[in-house]
Amino acid sequence: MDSFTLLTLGPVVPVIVLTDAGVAPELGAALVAGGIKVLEVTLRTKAALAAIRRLREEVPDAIVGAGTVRNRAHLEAALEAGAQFAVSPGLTPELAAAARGTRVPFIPGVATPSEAMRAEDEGFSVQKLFPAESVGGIKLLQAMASPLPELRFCPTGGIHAGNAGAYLALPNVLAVGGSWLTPEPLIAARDWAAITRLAAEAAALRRNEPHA
Ligand SMILES: O=C(O)C(=O)C[C@H](O)[C@H](O)COP(=O)(O)O
Repeated sequence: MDSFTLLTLGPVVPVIVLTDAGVAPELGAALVAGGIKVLEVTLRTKAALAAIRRLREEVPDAIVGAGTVRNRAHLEAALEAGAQFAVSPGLTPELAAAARGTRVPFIPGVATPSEAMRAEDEGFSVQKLFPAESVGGIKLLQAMASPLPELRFCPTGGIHAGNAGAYLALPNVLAVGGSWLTPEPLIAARDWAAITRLAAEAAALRRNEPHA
């Protein structure tokens, strides 16, 4: 699968922060039950790699990736844990080289036209706009569409149920990412029904076709 196909399975990619890998299977199952199956587990916590492993083993309908991949070692550890895709908040030459050597989709983060052009030069035309709301959000994506027509984006950072639909209506947006489907208080309370409801609302959002 390539990054384009992966993101068209969205339309929302939950950014999941877990401190306890033990809840990963139930959390993943709750998201999948709501219709959200492309799941990004950030490598920001010690539990992240174990969470990726548990999701791969116990939630077969999910497509599980690693977020916050900042260097070659992160990427290798994520793949070793079974990650099926990787996302980064940015891009370095080292990370680009490492990602090109793997068979899983890799989505680099960009925040400006120059970064987007550099990432495209490195071979990545599907990119994460991060942090989307802070760097210009919808207006930036609209402004980049004409000069950078071949690029497609997964905006992340500051996106929520209230603005996700407006992002998804943009022709150069394939999916959006965000943490709003998996709030820490709901995970702590193990309120899987509430997370399934948030996922179902997100899954009901539709992208503006076509994107090709
Ligand atoms: O961890 C990463 O790789 C990141 O790039 C950061 C996340 O994408 C954002 O923290 C999600 O943003 P919010 O939805 O505003 O919480």
